Amino acid sequence: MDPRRTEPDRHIDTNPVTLYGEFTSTGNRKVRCAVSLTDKDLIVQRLSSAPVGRNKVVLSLRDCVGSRAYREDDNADQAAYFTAYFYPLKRRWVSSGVSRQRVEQGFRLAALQDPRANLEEAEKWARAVRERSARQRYLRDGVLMSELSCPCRMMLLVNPQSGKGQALTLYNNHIQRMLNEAGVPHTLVITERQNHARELMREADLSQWDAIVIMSGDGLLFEVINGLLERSDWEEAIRTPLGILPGGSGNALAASVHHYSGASPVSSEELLISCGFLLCKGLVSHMDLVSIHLSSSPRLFSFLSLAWGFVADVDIESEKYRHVGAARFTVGTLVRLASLRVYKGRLAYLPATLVYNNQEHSRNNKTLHYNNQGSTPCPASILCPSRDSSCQTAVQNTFHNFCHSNNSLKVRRTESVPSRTATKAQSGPPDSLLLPLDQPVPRDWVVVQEEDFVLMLAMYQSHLAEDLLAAPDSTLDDGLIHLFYVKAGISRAALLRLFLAMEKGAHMATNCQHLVHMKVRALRLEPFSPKGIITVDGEVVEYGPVQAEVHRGLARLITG
Ligand SMILES: Nc1ncnc2c1ncn2[C@@H]1O[C@H](COP(=O)(O)OP(=O)(O)OP(=O)(O)O)[C@@H](O)[C@H]1O
Repeated sequence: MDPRRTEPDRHIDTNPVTLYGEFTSTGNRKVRCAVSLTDKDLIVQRLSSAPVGRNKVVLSLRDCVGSRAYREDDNADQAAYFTAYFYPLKRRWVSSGVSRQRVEQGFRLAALQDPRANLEEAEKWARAVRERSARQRYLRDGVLMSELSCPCRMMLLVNPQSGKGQALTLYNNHIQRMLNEAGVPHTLVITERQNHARELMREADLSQWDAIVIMSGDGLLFEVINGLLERSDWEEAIRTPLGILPGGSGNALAASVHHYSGASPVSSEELLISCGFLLCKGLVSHMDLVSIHLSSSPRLFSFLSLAWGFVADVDIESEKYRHVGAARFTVGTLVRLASLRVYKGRLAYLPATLVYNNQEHSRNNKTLHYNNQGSTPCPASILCPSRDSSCQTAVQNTFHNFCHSNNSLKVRRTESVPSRTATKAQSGPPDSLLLPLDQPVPRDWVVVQEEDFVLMLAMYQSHLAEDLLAAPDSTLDDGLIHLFYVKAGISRAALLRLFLAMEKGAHMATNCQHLVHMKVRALRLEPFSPKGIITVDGEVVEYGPVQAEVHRGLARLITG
């Protein structure tokens, strides 16, 4: 095989062929193929008389998760094999849109009499495909992100009860195979009860792990993050790359990660394949966390949302409709719309006063090399220190129309330990913007004039559920809380329109006068009624005064 030999092909002309060979297809030994490897693609051409266009497959190495070489058990067969695994975006057969679909390309190498020589050749190909596809993932915006190294020691926590109780089946059907194809060894941990993951994270020897991945709904990640931040070495612990695979019924963070990758919306198993693919590629980004202070419970950390009013009520009330699957949110929304009510309270916030330089910040992102050479943590100084009143005015002029959402969640209360002030000694980063809950908010905060609300929703990621794009312009580490509220007086029909528009993230274009959207860095909510529901990341927390402050890029998440 002459590596200098190339085909007369435009594509190959622009990307020089670095390896060329002629092999038979693993699937059909009668089919002979010319296989070319460039820096960007694997090109497979059937050597037959049929028209060229129909016979050629060009597979982008960006879509490749791995490649391996092997021999079959049959000692009489001197051939060796190499197989490459791709998950390209393909048009769906049934509905419109695209989703990632698995493509396996396998070849039989039997040119030489010596089986070892054939295996060496197969290994050369498999290695070349792996190295070139790894190079593709490190190149982001033309900048080399990191070097390949392996293997990664991954803990994969699966909650067998999440969603419809199918997380383990989904792992067996998809994720196990994908991780094997990508050569990512992992240890499966099946969670046994509520708070199991939290306890594990508090006590784990994190030097043993390069990534902690959860396959569940958002509730399990909430436990993992809070467990990590309860450790005395929280600063190091929270830098452990985290990953999410959708196994619940809401899957808000998984949908957000998919959304940030720029791909068109998908749900269910297609979302799982997309997130599995991103996990195999191993790019790590920073993710904002928000510290949440409650009246008498310990401080919590939240990665997704804080909700009160209509949204929180629908979340909780729809639990009893779980048997109808994802449709429970629709049922819950309709039921709550029928008995629409007003929630009284006081809302105040610190507007975001600086547009962060996201480009600069994203350069801090690194690739998960699967060997724990972590990136520098996002410096706390990235948080804007400015409280300039002219900036506040500018931000107040950026009012948008609002949104709402619902989410899948369960009624699970967090452990309760008295803690009234924002300054109490505790693990996790200190809050610099909050005063104790029993003192008035700082003077430079904005206090909302209205005291009658239909809902308040603070979001820090784009999705509130797989099909609810609540904060379309949110990014993983923008250092912002996207605060939405709906003022009392909205009609049922208008509220329903907002919900429907949110499926495509179009709720802010509905020109609803009752909807307000602000970008803030901290907020405080003081409900007036003695009873009610507040949720954090879909978890029910202590009802009463609550305040929150964003910590930009505090955690690290495997993304695309
Ligand atoms: N084996 C288990 N049995 C019961 N509960 C568990 C088990 N393992 C974990 N849990 C609890 O279940 C919760 C899982 O909720 P999670 O949000 O991850 O799934 P879900 O509620 O099914 O998903 P979604 O919120 O998307 O509907 C965790 O907070 C954890 O406390």
